[in-house]
Amino acid sequence: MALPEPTFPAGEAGLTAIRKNPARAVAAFDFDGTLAPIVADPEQARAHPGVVPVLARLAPRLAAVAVVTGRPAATAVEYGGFAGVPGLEHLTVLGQYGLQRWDAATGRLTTPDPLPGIALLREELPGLLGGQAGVWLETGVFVEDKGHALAVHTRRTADPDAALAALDAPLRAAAARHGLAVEPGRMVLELRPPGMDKGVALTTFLREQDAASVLFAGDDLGDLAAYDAVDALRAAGTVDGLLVCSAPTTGEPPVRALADRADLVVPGPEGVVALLEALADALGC
Ligand SMILES: O=P(O)(O)OC[C@H]1O[C@H](O[C@H]2O[C@H](CO)[C@@H](O)[C@H](O)[C@H]2O)[C@H](O)[C@@H](O)[C@@H]1O
Repeated sequence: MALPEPTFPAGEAGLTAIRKNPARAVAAFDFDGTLAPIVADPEQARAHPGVVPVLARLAPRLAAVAVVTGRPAATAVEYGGFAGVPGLEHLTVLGQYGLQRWDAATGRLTTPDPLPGIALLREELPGLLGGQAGVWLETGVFVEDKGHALAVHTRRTADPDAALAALDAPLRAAAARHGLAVEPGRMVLELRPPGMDKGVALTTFLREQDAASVLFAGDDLGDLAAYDAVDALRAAGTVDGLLVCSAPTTGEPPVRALADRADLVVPGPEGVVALLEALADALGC
């Protein structure tokens, strides 16, 4: 595949900058829906088989490759198959929306202590979900305990959007009681620590790498903060950027707030891999 033309001039400038000076470019990716196909059970998600080979091709030519994810960093490393891969020595995973960090170079994971509000919510949640007409857990609502955050999934219910809408108010009230932020996503509402997001995480990482350009790819609402960060850096003239939207291939519509702003929209993780292969070809990797 040839490299596609970005929709917007800023994205064109971003792609040109990446191609001209890859040594100062960072490629950053969301995990679920972008590198890993969406599946019904979050524990079964795995990176698309083309991800590790193409990242290992690209990474040695770039300043850095980062995965910026809502997942715990260790989970993304495991499900991505990112550890011990030749070529991926400088991959960094910024997990839990940037609260955690794992560096392939050292294998070290840094993580803060979980907020006390998470432990309180953990105790309260079964009663709260059981209290919702007494049937939520039986209808397929699933709680993913991420240690620093609790995610309530509705993908496996008969009507995921209706289930999410019904749970919205009680979960937001619980988040407010425990000093937590609410992170909405694809058929999930996550309650997590406030004060960190993918935009802060990405901006900090780009500064650390002294990046002149960035490719950021995402698929969900949690990625909007990273889109905003890239837009702000482009507007300030400090970093050129290419925004990529990974559109669902599951039949659900793309997140419009991302797709409408993206310089490139590609079909799911398979499309992300094809784009990266085209970029690797163009860079002669
Ligand atoms: O920032 P991300 O890497 O995209 O993580 C965001 C959330 O993704 C996961 O949920 C999503 O993927 C699941 C597996 O494909 C899917 O079943 C679910 O409907 C999606 O919302 C993950 O389970 C969450 O912990 C992440 O916060």
